[in-house]
Amino acid sequence: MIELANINKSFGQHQVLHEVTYLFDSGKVYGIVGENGAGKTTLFRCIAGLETASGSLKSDLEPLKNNLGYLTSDPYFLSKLTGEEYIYLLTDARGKQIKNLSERNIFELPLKEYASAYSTGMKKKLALTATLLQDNNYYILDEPFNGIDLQSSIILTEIILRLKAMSKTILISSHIFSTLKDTCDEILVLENGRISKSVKKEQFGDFEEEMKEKILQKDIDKLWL
Ligand SMILES: Nc1ncnc2c1ncn2[C@@H]1O[C@H](COP(=O)(O)OP(=O)(O)OP(=O)(O)O)[C@@H](O)[C@H]1O
Repeated sequence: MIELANINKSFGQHQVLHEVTYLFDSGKVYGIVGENGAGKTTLFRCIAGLETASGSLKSDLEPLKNNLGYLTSDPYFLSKLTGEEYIYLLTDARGKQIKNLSERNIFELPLKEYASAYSTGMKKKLALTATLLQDNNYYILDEPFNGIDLQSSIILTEIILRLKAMSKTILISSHIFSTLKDTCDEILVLENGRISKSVKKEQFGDFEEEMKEKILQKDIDKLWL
């Protein structure tokens, strides 16, 4: 469980998050959607403790950051660090001994090579593997499906469903509705830093239709004037 109450975050004069309040239950997957710049990553960074914010943040396992696997939208790796070293660095930090890493390398990454030289999708899969091997209780996955191949996205969908069955709390942001439909119990809409709507699984179909109608009201024809 992660409970947010009245989270406000500003960068200088620009208030990005406004009174964000929500209770994220264990064993549930939450999708966070919103236009570019709505504040999804900022919200994730606040939950992860990477940004200071006002308001309160509670979890059933404290400190939250020690039990959180945060997959950023654009994972960054220090040069001269192999994939394998990166995984050991993260798992050691949690006191986990990883045996038979080569067998647990489900994305078949070249773990002896420098992670900084990996492709975008491979970097994402490496960061994901490390956070899964850490065995966290909370997961924040910022655009996890972006840039990964079809096979990996099928595996990732299954992983998310398995984490949910293990009673983990999972927050995912995505701009691809189908990935959320397959995995989420609930979708929250973030609009200019405010949660404007929460949609339960039973209403996903109506929500998708509503979104399409709203978006297609924008006059695309203007492009060809
Ligand atoms: N470190 C920062 N300094 C100043 N402004 C920032 C900073 N980080 C984010 N912002 C601003 O906060 C707003 C929200 O950004 P954020 O990255 O959280 O949006 P997002 O919903 O994740 O967008 P996207 O879908 O494009 O990834 C934007 O206006 C952005 O410019």
